[in-house]
Amino acid sequence: TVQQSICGHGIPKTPVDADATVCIDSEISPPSSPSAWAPWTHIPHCVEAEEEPWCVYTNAGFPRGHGISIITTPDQASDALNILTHAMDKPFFAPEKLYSTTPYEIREIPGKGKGVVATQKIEKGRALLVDYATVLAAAEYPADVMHEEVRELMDAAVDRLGEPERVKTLSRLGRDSEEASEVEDLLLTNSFVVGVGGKDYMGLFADVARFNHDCKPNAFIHFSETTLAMTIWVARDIKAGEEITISYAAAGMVSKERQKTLEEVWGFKCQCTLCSAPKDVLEASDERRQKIRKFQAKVPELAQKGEFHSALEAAEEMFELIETEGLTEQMGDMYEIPARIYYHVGNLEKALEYTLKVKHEINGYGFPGKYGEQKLKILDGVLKRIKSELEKKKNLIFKDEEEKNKTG
Ligand SMILES: C[S@@+](CC[C@H](N)C(=O)[O-])C[C@H]1O[C@@H](n2cnc3c(N)ncnc32)[C@H](O)[C@@H]1O
Repeated sequence: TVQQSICGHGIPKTPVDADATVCIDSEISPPSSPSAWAPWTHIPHCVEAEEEPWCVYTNAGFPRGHGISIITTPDQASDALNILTHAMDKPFFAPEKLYSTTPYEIREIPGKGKGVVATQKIEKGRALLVDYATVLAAAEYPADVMHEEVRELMDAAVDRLGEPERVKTLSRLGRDSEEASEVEDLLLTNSFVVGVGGKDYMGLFADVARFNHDCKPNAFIHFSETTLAMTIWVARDIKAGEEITISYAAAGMVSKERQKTLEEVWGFKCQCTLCSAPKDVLEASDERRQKIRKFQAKVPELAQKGEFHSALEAAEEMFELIETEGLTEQMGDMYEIPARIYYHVGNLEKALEYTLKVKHEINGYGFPGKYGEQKLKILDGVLKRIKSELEKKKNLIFKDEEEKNKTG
């Protein structure tokens, strides 16, 4: 076990070697005292900033020899360190629903570079892959850290990995070299924003990075802060030969917003089926997504005003639209509101149906993490209560009918 304390430029102190860490200036830890560095395998490479330095922390071997580098401040590194230590205790978590052999391959996709294509029928609800972060770079860096210094850290972050080629062979948009270095271009082309310890990071997941974007994707990503892993889940059945896609943009955006995000943040013009569809198809989809957005605000508003029946009508209509747009799996968190209202108005059957959907949504991710586990416990309590109330209700109805039969 590694203590959480940090010294010097973020080198963790360990119980074995508590004082021997601050001033070691060799690039790589001497094999005789690896515990002094654990879990980092290299001395953190830092640039000075006004408040605190900005460093790259690397474990070249975790997991499965790939390596992970984190670019952040020593304070933030200590949060990441906790998570990493925890993740290293459980070196590979595989959700039960994970395919044991890869059911897809990487192929050239016209207009999109490489992409991922199913080699067999893939079922909805299964997990396709679990991919640990390879590089995590804090999204905001201090104002006095120069752009060139950030590039220097990014280069070190990739070079120090156990398998730097895994990253270096990923696609690049080829931004002007004056504006972005090769590694920066790689990170910008392939990273997703993820939250770790309340901060936003650009996360590079080398296997996930091969999946192209689609505005109506057939799979979706879920990042776990407890394992630093990204899982790809299957949102609907996929046929052999079909491309497997995820969404890079938030669910529910209309076409113009999606295209703007994809061009400005990701730097490409979307060529997905929906974006290339005839105008009327795109307009109909936009109209549905606009309505979904309105309902997302309206349902809780109506519930707050005590207009429960209107709130439920709106919620049912919203879920129908979500289903038509193929966004059900991405918007599962919306089930909680109708679950609560149905319970409140005494419709226990519907309350049970929606509470089970909330549970399925959390459980679906296979490994819910600390908050997910707490939430699951609470949900199990709620489900027990609803089921026992339903039982009582059924018994009452049964007794009522018996009475009626007797008197009749
Ligand atoms: C994370 S990578 C995806 C894999 C990449 N196609 C490859 O060859 O490795 C993101 C890049 O893929 C391309 N891409 C992804 N989705 C696309 C789409 N819907 N339309 C056009 N290009 C897309 C863009 O060039 C984008 O910068």
